[in-house]
Amino acid sequence: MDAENTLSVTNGDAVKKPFLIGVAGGTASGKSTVCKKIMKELGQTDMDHTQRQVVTISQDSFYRELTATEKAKAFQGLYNFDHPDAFDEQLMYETLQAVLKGNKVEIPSYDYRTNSLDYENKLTIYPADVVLFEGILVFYFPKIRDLFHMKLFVDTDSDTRLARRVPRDINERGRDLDAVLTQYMTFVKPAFEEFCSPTKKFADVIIPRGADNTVAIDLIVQHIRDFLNNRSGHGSTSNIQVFMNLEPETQLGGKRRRGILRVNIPALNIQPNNAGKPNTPTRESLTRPH
Ligand SMILES: Nc1ncnc2c1ncn2[C@@H]1O[C@H](COP(=O)(O)OP(=O)(O)O)[C@@H](O)[C@H]1O
Ligand SMILES: Nc1ccn([C@@H]2O[C@H](COP(=O)(O)O)[C@@H](O)[C@H]2O)c(=O)n1
Repeated sequence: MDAENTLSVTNGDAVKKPFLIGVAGGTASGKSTVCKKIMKELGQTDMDHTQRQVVTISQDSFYRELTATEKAKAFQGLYNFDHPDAFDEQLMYETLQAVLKGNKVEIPSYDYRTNSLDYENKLTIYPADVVLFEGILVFYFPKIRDLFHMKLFVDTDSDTRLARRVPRDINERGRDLDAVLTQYMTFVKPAFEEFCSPTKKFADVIIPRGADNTVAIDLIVQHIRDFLNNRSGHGSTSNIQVFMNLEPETQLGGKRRRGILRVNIPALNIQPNNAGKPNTPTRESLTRPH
């Protein structure tokens, strides 16, 4: 395992830095559905939370608390939940930093019916190998954007998003039609154009049609599988051995050597930040056969 992806060693066990994936996109574009599909394809859903290698965190857990006046506005669809100021950027940053250090973190869940954070139903995020962080503005804040190892943007057209948001907000978020449409026209649509849509350019992978795009999801799942396999040592990380005949005696690595020399060349390492770059053989990897 390379040092870049290892944080510390405790009792002989290396604490591994998670691979952090940002999943952005407009409201009701299918961000949560895409994350659920990825988790399912990786066999992570029917599993105890403490055992999961892949976890999802929602940006909703980082909405700021509202004052009584703001809450009254929110109930009429007159509060802007789509503006970057609606989020606690610092808390989001500190939480992701803790996650990247391999710490267990506790975050509140979000209650859309009361427009408030729910500390009674906290979510425990256990250390995992891969962390998906999804939300409308996860690429907006530069400090947070820079933490991601991979950035996905779920790109679903606005008619489809509105058609999905209206029934969802009425059935699952306790809203009435008037409030949903007022909020959409006053805040959601303009804020999408001003703050969310421009962040598409930061994405490494754009997923048109969201969860319907099985080809894109399969490719992402395969990339995560490769990452997990490499990390657990089951991937294609075995060294390539090259034998050199040093005859006559040759100066190598500061020593005079002769005979058959075995050179270990570490295989192509597809860990994040190292993608596509073969490791360079080091002096230590030049070993004499027994
Ligand atoms: N591909 C799809 N086909 C049909 N309905 C979908 C699809 N993707 C998401 N939905 C529905 O649309 C709504 C919003 O999806 P969701 O994944 O919660 O979006 P987001 O997390 O971006 O807000 C949900 O009710 C969900 O079930
Ligand atoms: N109290 C709240 C908080 C947020 N919203 C809306 O939720 C949208 C983000 O969630 P998605 O699952 O749709 O990505 C965002 O557009 C907010 O308008 C809300 O209505 N009430």
